[in-house]
Amino acid sequence: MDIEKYEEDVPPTRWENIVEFIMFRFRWLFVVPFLLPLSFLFNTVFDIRNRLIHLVNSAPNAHVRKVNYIQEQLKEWNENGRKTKLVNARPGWLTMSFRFPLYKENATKIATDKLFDILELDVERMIIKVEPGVTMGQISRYLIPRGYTLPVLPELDDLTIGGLINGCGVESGSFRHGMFQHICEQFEVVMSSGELRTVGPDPEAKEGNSLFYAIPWSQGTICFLTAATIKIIPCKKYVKLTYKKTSTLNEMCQSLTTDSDRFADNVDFVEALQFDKNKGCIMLGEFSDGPDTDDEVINPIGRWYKKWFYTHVEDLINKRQQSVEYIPLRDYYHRHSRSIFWELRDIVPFGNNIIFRYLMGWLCPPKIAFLKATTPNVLRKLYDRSHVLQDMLIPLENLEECVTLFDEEVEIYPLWLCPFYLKYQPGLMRLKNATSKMYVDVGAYGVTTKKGYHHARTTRVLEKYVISVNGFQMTYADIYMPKAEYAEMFDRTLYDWKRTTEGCLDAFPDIYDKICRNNRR
Ligand SMILES: Cc1cc2nc3c(=O)[nH]c(=O)nc-3n(C[C@H](O)[C@H](O)[C@H](O)COP(=O)(O)OP(=O)(O)OC[C@H]3O[C@@H](n4cnc5c(N)ncnc54)[C@H](O)[C@@H]3O)c2cc1C
Ligand SMILES: NC(=O)C1=CN([C@@H]2O[C@H](COP(=O)(O)OP(=O)(O)OC[C@H]3O[C@@H](n4cnc5c(N)ncnc54)[C@H](OP(=O)(O)O)[C@@H]3O)[C@@H](O)[C@H]2O)C=CC1
Ligand SMILES: CC(C)=CCC[C@@H](C)[C@H]1CC[C@@]2(C)C3=C(CC[C@]12C)[C@@]1(C)CC[C@H](O)C(C)(C)[C@@H]1CC3
Repeated sequence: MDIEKYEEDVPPTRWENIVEFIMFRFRWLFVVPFLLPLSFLFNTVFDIRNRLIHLVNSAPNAHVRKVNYIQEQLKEWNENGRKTKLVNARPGWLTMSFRFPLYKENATKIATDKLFDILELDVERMIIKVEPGVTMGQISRYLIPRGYTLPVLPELDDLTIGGLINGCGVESGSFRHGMFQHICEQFEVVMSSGELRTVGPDPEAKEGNSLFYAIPWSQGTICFLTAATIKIIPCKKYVKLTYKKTSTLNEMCQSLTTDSDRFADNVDFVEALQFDKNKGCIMLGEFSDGPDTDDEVINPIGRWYKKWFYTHVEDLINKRQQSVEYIPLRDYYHRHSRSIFWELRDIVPFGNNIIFRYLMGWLCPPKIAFLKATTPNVLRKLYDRSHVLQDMLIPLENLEECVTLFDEEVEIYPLWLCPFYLKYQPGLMRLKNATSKMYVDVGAYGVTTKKGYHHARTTRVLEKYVISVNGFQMTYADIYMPKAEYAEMFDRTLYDWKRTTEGCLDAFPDIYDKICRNNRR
């Protein structure tokens, strides 16, 4: 990436500043009357459609047809001399990232986007088999009423299985179960030759296991995922959530380290929010059947009239050092969906107002894809200049210096802190010192007013720091590091070997060409 180019960014004219300001402040005039009802309608129709499909059990047969179609597409591409690169057909505006992919423009688009159904639930083997387009919202709505859940269920409703496997996923169950890739048992994939394969970590599986380890984080540059078999665990109706205030950064880091004990009996979820340089809150959750006494509170935080979750947490710690609440499980999982973490405060500034919540809250949140598709270019420029979206995955022992660096460079709060257990495994995320250990995702989302902030230069400072502590940067975010540095952060050994031996080099773009800032608009 040519950083020099960004150093010369022309500052906006006064007129541009005024237009940007108006667009930013008054975006709600379009979002509230148009996007909210449209999102609600879309979600309702899609939910009814899913229930019908499940009722008639047509998904497994349709799956075979849809996979055959993908194989035919690939056969035709092979017969035509493998002239173009292959990508997934899912359009850019639907994906959970700020950018639109430019690499899809002249590529052959393979129809994995038609695969969005749940195929099988097997409670004896404790697995669920799903197509890659199935979303987290769909899975939680299906599994929880049946008494099961995914050990790691990332919170935004529209995240897909395909994206979480070929990209990555973490969530508050990750301190015990690892990342999303670590709860997967098997992948059904189609290679560029059109061959259908099932791969898993099991040495007795029909095919070799190395492909299984090469797929996570590969961004769809080795093969097309057509189904995934994922572990499930039994769940209970509520999460007993303990909110613990921390008053210094050091206290946060010490307590989070102690609390992220993956062998603890009574903790199933760990997450923290840092509200400023000093004040933070650690939330420890435990599956529960509900309150034991009448004094204990049930708080259905997912209801339309409830306060946005992160504001509720801040209010609680301003009042008390420690509190406990019982939260319905599905409300807990999607606790950050209604406010899109803290992004909705910029889009609908009065969205958390009590009158708005009671009157219109049931239409919220707007669908991220619809917001993305309708973001005007003027606003994109403003976001480019001052909006930060980064998730840095670093060893938990480095948390204090990392938060200090984020404070010096971007100063965005709340910061999302989510510990996760990183297993030593082959693949792109292979640990350099061969020892599994506790990592933490430090997520910064929002507009910064920090003096000296520059999207490229500041991100480079953060990236260099993350590499220096053997960390990883989430690839949905803007990545400015050069290819060589990418190879330092991620272990490409298995990835390159698989791409060479599986005939991927002429078929798919290189992973770096999919994630680097130049190839995303
Ligand atoms: C799972 C896997 C399978 C591979 N299979 C082959 C192969 O069949 N032929 C080939 O030429 N190269 C294969 N490679 C690539 C090659 O082993 C690596 O690119 C290179 O040797 C990495 O060396 P290392 O010392 O860094 O890895 P190591 O630290 O030696 O290995 C990393 C991890 O991969 C496992 N592993 C390494 N090699 C294999 C293997 N052959 N089969 C199963 N597990 C293995 C190890 O047990 C360890 O868990 C495989 C790599 C992996 C990770
Ligand atoms: N809590 C969390 O962990 C969160 C994670 N995220 C990030 O968001 C992303 C997921 O968003 P989502 O919109 O679901 O996914 P995307 O459509 O953005 O897909 C992400 C990558 O996976 C590839 N991919 C998707 N499906 C398949 C498939 N069936 N076969 C092969 N490759 C595939 C895509 O390839 P192609 O480029 O060809 O389309 C793309 O490179 C992840 O990268 C994740 O890290 C975001 C928010 C929260
Ligand atoms: C690992 C974790 C928890 C990651 C959370 C990432 C979210 C906060 C990101 C993913 C998609 C994301 C980049 C997005 C946006 C905000 C931050 C999001 C939701 C928004 C809604 C900001 C406003 C923009 O105009 C636009 C609509 C384009 C984007 C869309 C994607």
